[in-house]
Amino acid sequence: MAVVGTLNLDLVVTLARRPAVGETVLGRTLTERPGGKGANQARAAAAVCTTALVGATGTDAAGDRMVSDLAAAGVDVTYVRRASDTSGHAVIEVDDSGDNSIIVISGANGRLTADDVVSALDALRPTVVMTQLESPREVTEATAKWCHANGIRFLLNPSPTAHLGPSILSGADPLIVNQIEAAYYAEASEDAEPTELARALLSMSRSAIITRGGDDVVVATRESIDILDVPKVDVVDTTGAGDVFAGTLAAHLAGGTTLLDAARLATRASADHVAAK
Ligand SMILES: OC[C@H]1O[C@H](O)[C@H](O)[C@@H]1O
Repeated sequence: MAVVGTLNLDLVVTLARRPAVGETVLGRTLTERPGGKGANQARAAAAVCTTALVGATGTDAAGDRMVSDLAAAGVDVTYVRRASDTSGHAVIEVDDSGDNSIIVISGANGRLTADDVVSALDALRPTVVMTQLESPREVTEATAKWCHANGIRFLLNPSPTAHLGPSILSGADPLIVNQIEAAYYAEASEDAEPTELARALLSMSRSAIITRGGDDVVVATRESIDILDVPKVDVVDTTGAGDVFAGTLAAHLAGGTTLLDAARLATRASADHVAAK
């Protein structure tokens, strides 16, 4: 399978609570680690099946580090372009409840082009392709279009949220969102019933999954709407939990697992990830 997406070096601050607007607080630790939604998803997928990442990173030390980290995790990095730009970075605050706030500075991720995507996918011929919305819009459009033209399963994790037309959303199988993103795309309240949100998402895509943190996971297809329990774990850091879910899900779908069973396996992997020290 292939993931089209971003690589960021994450600068992670742990702190008791995230500051309010205009407030200064003391942090506890500062750690640097490879991240980016695309890279996180590819790393999770590579634990299950052969996975390539199509992306762009800088020619700086951060880029070197992220590419070698992915290669060590078994991700095919042939189509990670090295652009003469600063690598993407993210500043992440993780509070004592494990919740986070994230700011992304795209840097070299913005150098990925539609042509890069088309030539990589033409060469890779993946059976499943997944992308998110941290890459340039033309990249998302080219990915959706390539999948449609080649009859390849297209998974979309539309995060961070952005207005998308039917040419991108209608092919998503599934659309993978959290509760806040579900409300955005469904144009509904964040407190809306999950099944109501799922029905709204189904009206714009082929299938939809709503991950609801530690509560549950809603899996919606034309045939049924199922609600999966999430294993109870001691949460350390929720950063990248949605990426681990999406990457694991896509990899199992690529292996022929049903959507519901793939979602069960992804739920377990995501729970293990948030509890990891
Ligand atoms: O989903 C978590 C990821 O979002 C941003 O892309 C950060 O880099 C982080 O790794």
